[in-house]
Amino acid sequence: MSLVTDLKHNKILIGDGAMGTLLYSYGSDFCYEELNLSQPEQIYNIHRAYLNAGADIIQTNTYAANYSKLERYGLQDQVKEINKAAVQIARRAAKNEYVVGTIGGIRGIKPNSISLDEIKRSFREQLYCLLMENVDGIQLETYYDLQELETVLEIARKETSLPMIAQVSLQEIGFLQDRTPISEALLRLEEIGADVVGLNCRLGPYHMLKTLEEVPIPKKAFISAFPNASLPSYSDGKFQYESDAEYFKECAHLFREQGVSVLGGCCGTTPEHIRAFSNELKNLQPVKEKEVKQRQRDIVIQSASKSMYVPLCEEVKKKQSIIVELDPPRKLDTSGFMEGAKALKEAGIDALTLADNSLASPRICNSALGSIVQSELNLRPLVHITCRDRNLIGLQSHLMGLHTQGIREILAVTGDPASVGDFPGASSVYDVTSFELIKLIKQFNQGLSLSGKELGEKTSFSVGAAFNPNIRLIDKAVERLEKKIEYGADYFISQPIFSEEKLIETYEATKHIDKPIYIGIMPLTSSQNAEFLHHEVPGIKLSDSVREQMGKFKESPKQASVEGLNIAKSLLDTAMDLFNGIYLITPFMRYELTVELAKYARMNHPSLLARRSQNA
Ligand SMILES: Cc1cc2nc3c(=O)[nH]c(=O)nc-3n(C[C@H](O)[C@H](O)[C@H](O)COP(=O)(O)OP(=O)(O)OC[C@H]3O[C@@H](n4cnc5c(N)ncnc54)[C@H](O)[C@@H]3O)c2cc1C
Ligand code: MET
Ligand SMILES: [Zn+2]
Repeated sequence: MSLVTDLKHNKILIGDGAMGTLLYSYGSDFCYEELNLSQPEQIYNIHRAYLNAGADIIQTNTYAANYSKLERYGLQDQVKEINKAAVQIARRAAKNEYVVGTIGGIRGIKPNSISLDEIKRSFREQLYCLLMENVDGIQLETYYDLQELETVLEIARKETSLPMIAQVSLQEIGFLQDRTPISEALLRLEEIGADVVGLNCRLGPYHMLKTLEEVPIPKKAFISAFPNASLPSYSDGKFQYESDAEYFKECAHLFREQGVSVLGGCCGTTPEHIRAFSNELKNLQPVKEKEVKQRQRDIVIQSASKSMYVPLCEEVKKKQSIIVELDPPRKLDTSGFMEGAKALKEAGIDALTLADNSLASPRICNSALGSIVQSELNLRPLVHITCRDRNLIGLQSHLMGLHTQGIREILAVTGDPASVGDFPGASSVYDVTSFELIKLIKQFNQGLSLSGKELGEKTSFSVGAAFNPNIRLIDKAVERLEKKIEYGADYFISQPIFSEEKLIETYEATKHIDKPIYIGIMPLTSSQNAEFLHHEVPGIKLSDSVREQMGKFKESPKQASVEGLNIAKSLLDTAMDLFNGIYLITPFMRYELTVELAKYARMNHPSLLARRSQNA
C-alpha cells in the first residue's frame, strides 16, 4: 500500500509532530540530525511516542541533513551516514505506518541567500541517500521560497514515483513572502507533480485555517497542514510554545472542513497534539467539497497630498536651492534649536536637514523636531534615516510615522557605527544597507511594505542619498552614486568640500548624472577645527592655503571664525556656479554662520540656475 492509495480511498492520515522542539527541550543545542548517529535511541523514542499517539506517517530526522546545512557544524561529509541512520531508526520504530524522508528548505526566509545551483547539488545528494534507504515517500517542508521548492520538487519528481508531499510556509494569512497567494502556490506544486500540497511551520492553526479558506480542494493532489503549536514566546532564555493540546481537538475538525487529508504538527507540537488530531479524526473521512472564500484585496488609495507636493529634487532642477543642516540638540532644551531654525527660515532656505543621531550619539528624535519645524515655522524638514538604530521592524514603523507626520523628504544613509559614539557598546543594527533602505522607501511609495504587504496608501517620499567625493579615486564614489540611482535615489547630498579643486573635480566627474547634487559647504570655526577635519576625518583634506589662512588666527577665535566664513563664501561662489543645490552644514549649533552664508548666497546668486548648470 502507498499513502497516496490510502488518501485515494478517502482516508485522513495523521502525520507526526515536532522533532526539533522536543530535542531542544531535552537540551540539545548542536545539530539535531547528528543525533541519528550519536543518540539513535532518543530519536527512536520520539518516533515511537508519535506512533503511539496515532501517527500514520512519521518523518525521518533529516530536516537539515544536507551538505549546505550540515556544513555549519563541519558535518558536510556525513550526509550519507546521517540520512541512512535516520531512515533505519524510523523504519525500526514504524510497524505498518509510513516513513517519509524529510528534506527542509535551505534558503529559509532569505530569498537569494544561496544560489539555486548550490541548492540543487545539496538537495540531490540528500534525496539519493534517502531513496537508497527505502522510504515510503518524500516530504519537502518549510519552504518560504517558492522558486526553491519548485526547483527541488521538479528534481525529485524526475527521480522517483514515490509519494511526494510539498509544503510551503506562510508569510501571513493567504500569502508567501514574495506575495504569491497560497492558492496559486499550491496549484503550481500540484502541476509539477506533488501528490500532497500544503502548509507547515511558522504560524499556528489560526493563520493556516484562515489561509485554507481561500484554497480550493485540488483536482489531483491532497491538502496537508502541519501547523505550529502557537506563536513562540521567549522566556528564561528559551523559545517556548504555549498552546495546549485541547485546542488542537477543535482545530482538527476545522482542518478537515477545509479539505485537509494529511494533518500533522510542526514546531512546538508534541505527541499530545498529535493524539488530539488522531482521536478526533480517526473515524472520519475528508470532505470533498467546500466553499472557497475570495480574498478581498486592500484598495490602494493614492495619497491626497502627493499631487500638491513638489519635492525638493524637482524644485532644484528649476532654481538654485539651499538646504541647511541643523543638528537636533543633545539635551532636552529646544529653544536654541528653534531660534536657529527660525533664523534660517527667515534667511530664505528651502529645507532644514535634520541628522539622525549623527556620530552615533543620542539626540532629540529628528522626526519629532521635523514635525514641529514644519507646523510651527512652515519650514520644510529633510529627515535623515540611518540603518544603524532601527531594525527592519523599526525602520518600517518609522517610515509610516514620517508619512503620518506629513514629512516627505528623507535622506537615506548607512549611519556612523555605534562604536564611534557615546555608547560604543550599543548594537549597530544594519539590517539593510543604504541601497536597500532607498529601495524600501521607494517600495513604500508604491504602497507596499518590505514583504509586499499593502499599506492601504502610497507614501510620497522623495529620497536623497549621501555622496562622498572626498576620496582619492572619485570615480569609485560616482559608481556608488550611480548604484544608488539604480536603487531609486532622487537626489544627492555631498559631504563638505573644502577646496576649489575638489569642487571642479566633483563637477567634472558627475556632469553626466541627471539627478541633482547638493554640495556640502561647512564654515570652519577655528584652526583646531580645520586641523581636526584634515587629519582625523576620513577622506577630508583641506588645501594647504586654507590651513595656513586658518592657522594665522590661532589666538583669535573671533577672527578665525570670520576667516572660516570668508573661505566658505568663496567655495560657495564656485559651487553655485557649478551646481544648483547647496547644502550648508551648521557647525556646533552656530547657526549665525549658516544664516550668514544663506543670506550671502541669496544676495550674490540671484540667478535662477547655476551658470554651468549640471543636474538640471
Ligand atoms: C550628507 C550626509 C548626511 C549624513 N547624515 C548622517 C546622520 O544623520 N547620521 C549618521 O549617523 N551619519 C550620517 N552620515 C554619515 C554617514 O552615514 C557615514 O559617513 C557612512 O559611513 C556613509 O554613509 P553613506 O550612506 O554615504 O554610505 P554608503 O554609501 O552606503 O556606504 C556604506 C559603507 O560603504 C563604505 N564605502 C563608501 N564608499 C565606498 C567606496 N567608494 N568604496 C568602498 N567602500 C565604500 C562606507 O565606508 C560605508 O561603510 C551622513 C553623511 C552624509 C554625507
Ligand atoms: C523548522 S520547521 C521543520 C521542523 C521539523 N519538522 C522538526 O520538527 O524538527
Ligand atoms: Zn516548524
